[in-house]
Amino acid sequence: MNTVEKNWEQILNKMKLEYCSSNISYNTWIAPLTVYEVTDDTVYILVKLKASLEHIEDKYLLPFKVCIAEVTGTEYEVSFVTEDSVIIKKKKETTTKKQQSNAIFENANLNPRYTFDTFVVGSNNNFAHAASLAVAESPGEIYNPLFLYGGVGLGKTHLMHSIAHFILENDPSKKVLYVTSETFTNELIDALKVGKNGNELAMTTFREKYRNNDVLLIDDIQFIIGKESTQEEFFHTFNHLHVAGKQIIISSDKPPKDIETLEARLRTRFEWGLIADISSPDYETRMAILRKKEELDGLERYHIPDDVMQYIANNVKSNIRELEGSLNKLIALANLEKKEIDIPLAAEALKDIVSPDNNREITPELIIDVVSEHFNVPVTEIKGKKRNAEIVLPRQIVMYLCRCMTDTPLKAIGAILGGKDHASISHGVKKIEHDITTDEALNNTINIIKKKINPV
Ligand SMILES: Nc1ncnc2c1ncn2[C@@H]1O[C@H](COP(=O)(O)OP(=O)(O)OP(=O)(O)O)[C@@H](O)[C@H]1O
Repeated sequence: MNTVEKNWEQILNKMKLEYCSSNISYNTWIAPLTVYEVTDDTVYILVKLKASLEHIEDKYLLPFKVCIAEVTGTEYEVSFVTEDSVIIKKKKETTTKKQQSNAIFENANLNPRYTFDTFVVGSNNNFAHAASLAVAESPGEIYNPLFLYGGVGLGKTHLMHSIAHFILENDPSKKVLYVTSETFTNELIDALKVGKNGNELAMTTFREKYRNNDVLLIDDIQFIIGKESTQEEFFHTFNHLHVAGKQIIISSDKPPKDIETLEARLRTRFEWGLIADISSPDYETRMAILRKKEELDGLERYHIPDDVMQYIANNVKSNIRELEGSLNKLIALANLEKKEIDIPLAAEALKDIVSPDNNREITPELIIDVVSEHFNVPVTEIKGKKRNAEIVLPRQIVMYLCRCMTDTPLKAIGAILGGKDHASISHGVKKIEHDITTDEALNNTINIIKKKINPV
């Protein structure tokens, strides 16, 4: 309890003796007042009756300042608050706090859905989960680096974001940065380019961004491979952070020993800490993930029958992204076609999604799906007519990749892309063909997308 609250009786008594003309005025205006909050410089006094606020402010503000100063020996500002304003203030405080923490998570590039709470632990990932939690609890202290690896869509990114969320929730002052190795590489390419034009600050800014962190998370490190300058820069970033006891978390589709084009000095460093793998989920885990998604997305209202959930879990085995995609597709079909959710509808939903990953055929549809996910632009937008840059670039990349990775004629590509004519497709293909010769970052991005489409 602070000195104002401790001496409140005495302060009120002083007010009564020195500033109230009668017992009635004291009992009416002063006696019901209580201390709401005391900050370093202000005493907030709670006025129960809203109607009396104006009168109290007019008549007693200065007297309160004087009495509080005389009794406690400290000068405070005085502010009268009502219950309504307290509720509004509290709401504002929680909203601001929420906005601040959202901003912190956004600055670290984190997906708010990817937390430990939403991660289902099963036999396929329990070691990776335990290691991630241990690192989140003591960053930089036990397993450094933490190297997570596993096949496509098995939860590596989800676990990395969970670690970052956990650390920031415990200590929002920690500097945490999540990036993909593609972003790291492209930003390095840009910094080197600007640097060549005489702007030395560009490299300093780049290095500060990556080295000035308590926790650095680099996703999909396999895409950094085979690029000497990037590996060199990443090597120095790694050393800088590691020597300073800062936590590094890396993900990849393979363990370090199997990443052939990784420089030996990086490979040994990646093996310094702990390597944890995530494998394909078993049936129980797949069911638990489907139920978790049902709960998180509020899908209970669709009353999806058990046998439908079991059908999906039985048929989508090796990629959790596809597992989730199947459920999304099922709900979309049920909504759009106003059909009952049953096994035939689930079979229809699965037919577009499930593919034996390794020898899947490269089709324009596959290219569109991968590009859509890479840029986080919906397929409908890629096939649509909008002309904004965030959509035009992925669309032109689709045109280019369909041309060089499939035998589809330009006219057919146009038809698949929502009825575009031959000339627009030809223009899009030529544009990308030209741009990759001058824009190294774009070239890097397209190479990564190609590897995602055809990993072998
Ligand atoms: N154990 C899990 N519990 C709940 N959701 C999961 C789990 N594992 C993966 N997911 C979900 O599956 C989707 C794909 O996961 P994520 O992006 O983390 O995979 P990834 O291994 O990083 O894939 P990629 O190799 O493509 O980078 C995400 O929506 C994620 O939330």
